[in-house]
Amino acid sequence: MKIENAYTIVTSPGRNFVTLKIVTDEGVYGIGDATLNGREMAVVAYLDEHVVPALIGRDPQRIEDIWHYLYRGAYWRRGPVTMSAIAAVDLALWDIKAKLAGMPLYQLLGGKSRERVMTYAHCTGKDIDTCLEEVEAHVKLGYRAVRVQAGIPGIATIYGVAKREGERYEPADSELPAEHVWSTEKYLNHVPKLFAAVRERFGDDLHVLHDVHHRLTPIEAARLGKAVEPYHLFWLEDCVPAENQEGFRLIRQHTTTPLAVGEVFNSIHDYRELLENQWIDYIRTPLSHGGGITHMRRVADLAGLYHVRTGFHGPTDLSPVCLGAAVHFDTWVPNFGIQEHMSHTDETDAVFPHDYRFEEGHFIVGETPGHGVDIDEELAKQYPYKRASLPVNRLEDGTLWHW
Ligand SMILES: O=C(O)C(=O)C[C@H](O)[C@H](O)CO
Ligand SMILES: [Mg+2]
Repeated sequence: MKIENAYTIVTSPGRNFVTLKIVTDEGVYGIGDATLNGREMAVVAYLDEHVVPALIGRDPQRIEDIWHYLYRGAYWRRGPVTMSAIAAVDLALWDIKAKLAGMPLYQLLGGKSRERVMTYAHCTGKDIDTCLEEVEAHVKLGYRAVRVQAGIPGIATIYGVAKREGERYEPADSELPAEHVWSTEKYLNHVPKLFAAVRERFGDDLHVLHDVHHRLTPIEAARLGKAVEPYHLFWLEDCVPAENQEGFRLIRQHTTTPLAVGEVFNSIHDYRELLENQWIDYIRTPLSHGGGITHMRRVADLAGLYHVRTGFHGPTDLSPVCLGAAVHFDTWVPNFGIQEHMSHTDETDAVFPHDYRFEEGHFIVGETPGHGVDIDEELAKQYPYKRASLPVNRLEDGTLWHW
């Protein structure tokens, strides 16, 4: 069997998605998600110019060999563009292999470790009260876990909060980067009040998560972790930029609040110090940015040695292809923790028909051979690419800060 054709499909049904389709000479095809929010066309160029020509004629069943061919063979290793491109190939090849076997992907990985996959939703609001209303609405939808982000008095726009009531939160919301202003002190003074209010209204059972989006220093993160301990968060996410892994030693020494890291990581090497020192509790890299299933199962296995569980990234900027593959992975992986879920628009769901389904705060994996997600190429053509950028963040004095 040979790879006969491969091509990228860019579509924007509400937001941009990049999909790689790999077609074999026996007519079986697979698809992979190659979306890298705000840098979509860099991955398209990488795939079209450097990867696709080298795939034609190869045996699609040799997933491991193709992975190393693309990783070692490029000479230029790692990085989000390279690892997203490799991931797209890897996801498409696993899709093909599972279709050939006539099995849903989770069966090839080793079968079910659980019946359903717990997921968390995003709850945001301009202030604590509107945020609590959002939490209430999500609890009614059946969610057992929610990520809570509220506006901060004195800060005009804040990460994770929709611009207008009732709207979805979408970070890549302008053609060129919007500029946000940030105050660590205002944030640190306000956030514990939010979680006190959540616990007071919803009690102890609801899982509650929070994303700091890389905005603190280690000592500030330690202060926040301690301050929210009485509200026993499921996790505190990306509390500092994680290039300096040693910074987590300090945070860990000060707080028992569980820590999640890694949505911007793309390699097992990004995690090594964090895992070996047991400084974190959850790994976040999605399959589509971390070299696909072939690489992320190695990361998950390494994490498992240190009691660290998975909590894969799942915002709208990962396509249903990534989410569908993740639901298979989550159904199988022994050290599963939780799966992020931001609902896609109806337009997106129509472009990407899928068989995973949501039930009482969980995803249920489908039984279709492959990863269970397809793309309607004709419909995709109706939504042309629109440049969209993530914002930048500045301190009140104008200093460019972490976003
Ligand atoms: O979902 C999350 O936890 C995020 O932090 C979302 C990111 O801001 C988003 O994916 C950036 O593209
Ligand atoms: Mg995040």
